[in-house]
Amino acid sequence: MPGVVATLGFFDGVHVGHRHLISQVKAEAGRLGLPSAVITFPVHPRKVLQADYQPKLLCGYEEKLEQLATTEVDYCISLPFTTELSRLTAREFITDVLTERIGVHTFLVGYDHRFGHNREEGVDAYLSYGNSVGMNVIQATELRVEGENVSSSRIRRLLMSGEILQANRLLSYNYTLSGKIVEGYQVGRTIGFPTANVKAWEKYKVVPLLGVYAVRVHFRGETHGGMLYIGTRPTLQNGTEISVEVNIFDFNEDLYNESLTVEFIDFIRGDEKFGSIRQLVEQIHRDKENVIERLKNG
Ligand SMILES: Cc1cc2nc3c(=O)[nH]c(=O)nc-3n(C[C@H](O)[C@H](O)[C@H](O)COP(=O)(O)O)c2cc1C
Ligand SMILES: Nc1ncnc2c1ncn2[C@@H]1O[C@H](COP(=O)(O)OP(=O)(O)O)[C@@H](O)[C@H]1O
Repeated sequence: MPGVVATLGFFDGVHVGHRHLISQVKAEAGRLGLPSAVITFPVHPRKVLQADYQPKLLCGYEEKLEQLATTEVDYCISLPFTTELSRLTAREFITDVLTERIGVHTFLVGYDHRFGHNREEGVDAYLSYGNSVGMNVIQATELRVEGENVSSSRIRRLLMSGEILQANRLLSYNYTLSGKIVEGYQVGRTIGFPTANVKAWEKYKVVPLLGVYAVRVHFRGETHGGMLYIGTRPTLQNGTEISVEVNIFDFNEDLYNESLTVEFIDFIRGDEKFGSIRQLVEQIHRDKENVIERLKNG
């Protein structure tokens, strides 16, 4: 049986570490003249085992598939994680799922990846189980960036502390939030900065640190520069929920109910409470200058 060269994982964010692993899958597939594949789970495995567990994520499933497509891996195989699957030992997973169900010829294991019931065993066991059914198992190498390891949780922390440049670098693309434009408090237009309030489609995506960001805004097939505010509007004191709102440059039309994507370019400043609306507006003018300057430099 010819089969595929594959790897397995949740791949949240499809960051440079994931891409390094997938490039090893593709290289091995090229050497063997076989197709390459990524096997991934549509829902986080821990969520399946523990219904109330919902981690903040770097991407939803659709976006993950789009990012995986950019790696040019030949196939993306969706493997629903179930309680039955969670009970399989590593040996059963290798023989029943990888070999028989999916037809894996060569399997690359991420440098620290563990699977099988309670993740009890390690790569030596996988090698020997693979061997017994004629499946090659290769341990992939780790990618370190400036001496540090790359992980989805590290990128989540970077976003939550406003370190956008660093997060984008480890993702290999600019972090985004997408959603539908909903009505806000109708205050924006009265201060000269209307803002489109974004209700995220993917409610589990990480929302970066509260504050102001330089962004590119994508909607109606167009791209505009813009400044994004994430915060509780402490100056206006009109509620405590967090709004995600963007003032789009060179634009003046109704956007309600349309969808939009903001691409984070850089962090400008934190959320602040100003003594008056006049001071807030003065600051937003300065923010605009800073954002325009920032967007000029790429
Ligand atoms: C670039 C930008 C920065 C902002 N910074 C702050 C801020 O630091 N503190 C604050 O209370 N409100 C800030 N605002 C939010 C305004 O209060 C906001 O535009 C207002 O809530 C209008 O909301 P609306 O769209 O719901 O009418 C900022 C808005 C923009 C566009
Ligand atoms: N340059 C712009 N940036 C963002 N939204 C704009 C812009 N021009 C017009 N709009 C429209 O105005 C609305 C925002 O006005 P605003 O007074 O802030 O109301 P709301 O509180 O409902 O967000 C947006 O949802 C959009 O439909």
